[in-house]
Amino acid sequence: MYKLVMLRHGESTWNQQNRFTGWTDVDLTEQGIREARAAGRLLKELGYGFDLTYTSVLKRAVRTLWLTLDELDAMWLPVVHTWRLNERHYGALQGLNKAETAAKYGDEQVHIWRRSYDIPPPPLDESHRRELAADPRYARLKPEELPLTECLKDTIARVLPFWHESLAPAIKAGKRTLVVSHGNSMRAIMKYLENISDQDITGLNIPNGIPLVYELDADLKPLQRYYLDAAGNKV
Ligand SMILES: O=C(O)[C@@H](CO)OP(=O)(O)O
Repeated sequence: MYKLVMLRHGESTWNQQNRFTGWTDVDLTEQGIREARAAGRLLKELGYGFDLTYTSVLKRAVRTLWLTLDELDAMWLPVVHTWRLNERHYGALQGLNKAETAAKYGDEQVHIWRRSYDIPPPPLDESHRRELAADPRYARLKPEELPLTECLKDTIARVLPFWHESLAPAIKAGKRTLVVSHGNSMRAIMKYLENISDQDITGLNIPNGIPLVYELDADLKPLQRYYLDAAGNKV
């Protein structure tokens, strides 16, 4: 039996301000820092150890991983960064307030943009692709890999190569892996692992800073999945 631990980053400044975030590189709030440290302490108390860790190229996830590793007294562990674990790109909604957008376009439209499987938010214009291409962390991506917006289906399509080429082989090689990422890149992996339908995935929300554990069989099929609450219970 293999174990995979995943963690959504702690609260970010734009979570706090209720703004669509996507690929915007905002940092953690004080609460987010506390959440990340608490996750690390909890994993340590429960005896979790890791061989290899993964995160995105966005600082809210990177810092969450650093703080988690600090609490685990394991800052020496290898960290693999990949853009494929980035949050879903939110297109032209990035930066807008979610409540104000709902007041303008209606709750139903905003729910579609936030949670539908295959309807992307309005795209940013082509100049955004040039901005991304000029950013060293994205410089090696092909033009068609640089998104102007994404629906969850698009996010899944760019997360899955990471699963197949990096994470799954590492787990099968016996590495104890920790993945610190974002709500929608985690939903992408969960949808794939559990074969969740396009309809049911719309109702799956992931809390900030709460470790999620998968127990996987030899073929990496989930045997069990649970969150670890603050008291260390499996919930
Ligand atoms: O703003 C975002 O990028 C994400 C995660 O915070 O929001 P949502 O819950 O709408 O997917």
